[in-house]
Amino acid sequence: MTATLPDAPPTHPDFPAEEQHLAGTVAAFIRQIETWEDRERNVGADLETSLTLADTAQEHAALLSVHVPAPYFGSLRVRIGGREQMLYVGKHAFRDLKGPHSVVSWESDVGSLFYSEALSWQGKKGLKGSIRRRRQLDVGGKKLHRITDLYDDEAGGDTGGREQVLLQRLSEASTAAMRDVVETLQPEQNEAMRAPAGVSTLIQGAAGSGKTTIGFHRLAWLMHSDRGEHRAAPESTLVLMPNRVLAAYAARVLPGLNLEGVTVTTPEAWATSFLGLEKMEVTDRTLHLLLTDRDNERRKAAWRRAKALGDLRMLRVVQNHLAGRLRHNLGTLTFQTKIQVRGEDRTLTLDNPALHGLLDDVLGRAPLEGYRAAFRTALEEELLARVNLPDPDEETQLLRTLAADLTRLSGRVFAGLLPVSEGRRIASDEASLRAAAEGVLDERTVRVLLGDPLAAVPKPRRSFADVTELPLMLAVAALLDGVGRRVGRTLEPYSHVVLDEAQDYSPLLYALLARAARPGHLTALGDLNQGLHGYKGPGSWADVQAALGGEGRTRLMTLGRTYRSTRQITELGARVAATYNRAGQVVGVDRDGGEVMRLTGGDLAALTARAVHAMQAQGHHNIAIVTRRVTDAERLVPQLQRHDVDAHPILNEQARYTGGVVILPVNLAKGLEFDGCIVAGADAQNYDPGTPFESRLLYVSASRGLHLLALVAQEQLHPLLAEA
Ligand SMILES: Nc1ncnc2c1ncn2[C@@H]1O[C@H](COP(=O)(O)OP(=O)(O)OP(=O)(O)O)[C@@H](O)[C@H]1O
Repeated sequence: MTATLPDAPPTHPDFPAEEQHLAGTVAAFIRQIETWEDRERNVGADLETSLTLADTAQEHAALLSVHVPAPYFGSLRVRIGGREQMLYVGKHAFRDLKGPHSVVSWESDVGSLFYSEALSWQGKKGLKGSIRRRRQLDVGGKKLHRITDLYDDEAGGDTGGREQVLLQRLSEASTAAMRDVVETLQPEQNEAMRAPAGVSTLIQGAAGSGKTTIGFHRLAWLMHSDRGEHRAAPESTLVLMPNRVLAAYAARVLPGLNLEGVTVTTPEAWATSFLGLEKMEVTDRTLHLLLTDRDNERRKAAWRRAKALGDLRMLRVVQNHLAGRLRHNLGTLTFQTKIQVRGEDRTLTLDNPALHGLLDDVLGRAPLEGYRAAFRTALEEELLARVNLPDPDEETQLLRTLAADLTRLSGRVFAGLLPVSEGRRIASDEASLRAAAEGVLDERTVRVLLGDPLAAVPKPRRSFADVTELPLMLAVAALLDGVGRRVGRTLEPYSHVVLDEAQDYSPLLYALLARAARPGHLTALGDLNQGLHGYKGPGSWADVQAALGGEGRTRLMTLGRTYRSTRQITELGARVAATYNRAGQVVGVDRDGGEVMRLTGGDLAALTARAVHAMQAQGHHNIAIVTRRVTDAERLVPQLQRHDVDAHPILNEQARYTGGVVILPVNLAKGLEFDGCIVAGADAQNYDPGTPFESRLLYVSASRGLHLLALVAQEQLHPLLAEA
């Protein structure tokens, strides 16, 4: 069914009344802004207080003024405690002290009622409330454009209006930045976004189900004061996305959601920066092999080794390895020093068994602050206990006296342990690996780790770290000195961490990121079907749950609908995905669009250019040509120019997507979307039908278009893409 929109918007009987309410709200906003801006009123007891008051007022005024053109987008008629009330829902809360023009914010608990399908709720004071009507108000430029009732109990309940509004929004042209969807969040998305704060949440959803979008909205929701102790703050929040192109694209949604200050980066950039390895080149030699080598045995071996390196059990292996090194370093050392306590000379001694006892205790606890700090604390506590001073000041004084000796001891115990060298040693030195893997890894896994399937893949000339070894290096750093957000010289936990494309993070990395955030403050959004980087990802969500402390400490949710594409594109994508994922059900929003274009039998550049021109002729602006490899894209650029198409190449992570016609390889297209998408070289030569990994690539390529999809092949199309 194709939905039609109400044609003459002002025919709604409530239009005049709603127009009047809107005018009243705009006036109330402006009055409030003027009050805040009136410096005369912000007079404090002294100059400094006056200036602070004025600054705060200016800030409030600036925040509110952005919302004057559209103070709200929906309303609710509710009944609570025997009284009917109207609530207007907008992007910014506003309290009208003198009239009926208050606005509740979408992230508040009350705001949730607008999106959910629930018809009643329990109010804070224990009163039961019921929803009488939900209404979408299309407001822009201080004008009311359309009223759509979503639910109205006087008109028989659900009106189908929510779907109409959604379809209209989805049929709009794309932009070069991710959008906020605050006005049209769907019930299942609302539920996922508001999954209880303080419990790590995993959200599985097909391509286009709104995962990235929901991740950012969840952050905005977490910033609201209604979240209490679980409230997060933008500057202490981290969002990790798979590549820089996508990170830059998505980061543009931040201002609209009041999330300026949030760090959006890639896991590699974050890890290297945390480890102080910014100057190192980061490679993904496994991906290089998977994308370029045609030997399936070698591909399998590389895949297995990468997977083993990211296995959760590697955390234990790193623990064992460090324990061995630290115990070895401590060896036969003892601690002895002479001090004066109240004028009396004393000798303080910690013999070797005592030192080993303290170290073993620390190693057994794997404390979040790291072995080094915990060992130091343990030494200090032990020494203080032996001296037994009654006065805390004297204790502080004693510790000051002991500081240099303790630092020397700790320096010897922790000597030579660096994340890069130890991480590498575990991954490639047989004796070290075997010793640390004892009782943790089976022989087969040890052998997989000791293999070198990437021998033929070129290494960069300068120093480098591979994405598959970074989690190990991070594990060494985290266990030795903790992991988190650097604030000056200390580490603090992130108030929340969001992982997009969560299928691409190894269980080991999950375990480390969980240590970097407040307990339960991790949201991961992903699609196991799009696992292009499955070699470094989890085998299943259960693996992730295990890394995050078990099923009871995580919540797994599923988004069942996809929103991005037309029915024609979604159906084709589902056909490709069904070949490697029989269980996955994708339900697309039933939005009708143009037929999928199939262009074959001719020069690839000529056919691709024809597709571009056809899409442009239909009024589309943002068009992507997706190729299988970087080299394919490079080759096509000049050839397309001969056919009057100037495609902007995105060939590496440094490039930015700014709209228009672009050409890019599939691995960089992931997560991006375009009005029209052209899969150039959509054939069995490029996407080997016998390899599930290749089908995943094909799925990603074919699921990037919002409105139009073209499949182009010099000869025959891939068997999965042929006309049904
Ligand atoms: N409730 C909604 N209202 C309007 N548009 C929506 C809604 N939910 C999602 N969309 C749109 O659907 C598209 C897909 O969203 P998004 O990119 O967040 O999906 P995704 O699940 O992360 O996709 P992928 O797995 O391909 O990265 C975007 O254009 C987004 O704006």
